[in-house]
Amino acid sequence: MRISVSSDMDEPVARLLLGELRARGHDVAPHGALSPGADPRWAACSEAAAREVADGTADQAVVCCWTGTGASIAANKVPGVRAALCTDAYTADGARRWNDANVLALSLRLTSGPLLKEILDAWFAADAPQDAEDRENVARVARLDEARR
Ligand SMILES: O=C(CO)[C@H](O)[C@H](O)COP(=O)(O)O
Repeated sequence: MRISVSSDMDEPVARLLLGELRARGHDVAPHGALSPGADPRWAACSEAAAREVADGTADQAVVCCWTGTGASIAANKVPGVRAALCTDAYTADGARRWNDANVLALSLRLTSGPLLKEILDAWFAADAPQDAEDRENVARVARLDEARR
């Protein structure tokens, strides 16, 4: 899978994220503080990663900032993006299974190395929504995007 990754800070957990994704066989495109010369501001680098998902350049993205909040807000402003701020594996599983999230937002402050691996395990193991009600909710969110375009 091609995965865009952004972070506004060059923190050890962001580097660990790049390595984890590559070790899992993903093609990783770094943005922000993880890419020399790129704009490291959270609003800018989260948008850049999210736009790659929206335009199909990337399958998914992982966006990071200190709290994860700004990164998730910026990513969610890009039509077609469903970003979920996940601080644990259960939330990551639900974000994929129920919300069809296509962008994972992480807090650099809260996410330890072991927790990062748990979150990624859950994120990649879960299927997109199978249940009709979940699909209808996701379709309804897509209609919100259409209304904003
Ligand atoms: O968590 C964040 C945004 O939600 C940022 O990482 C935090 O605000 C720090 O940014 P800066 O170094 O530009 O002050």
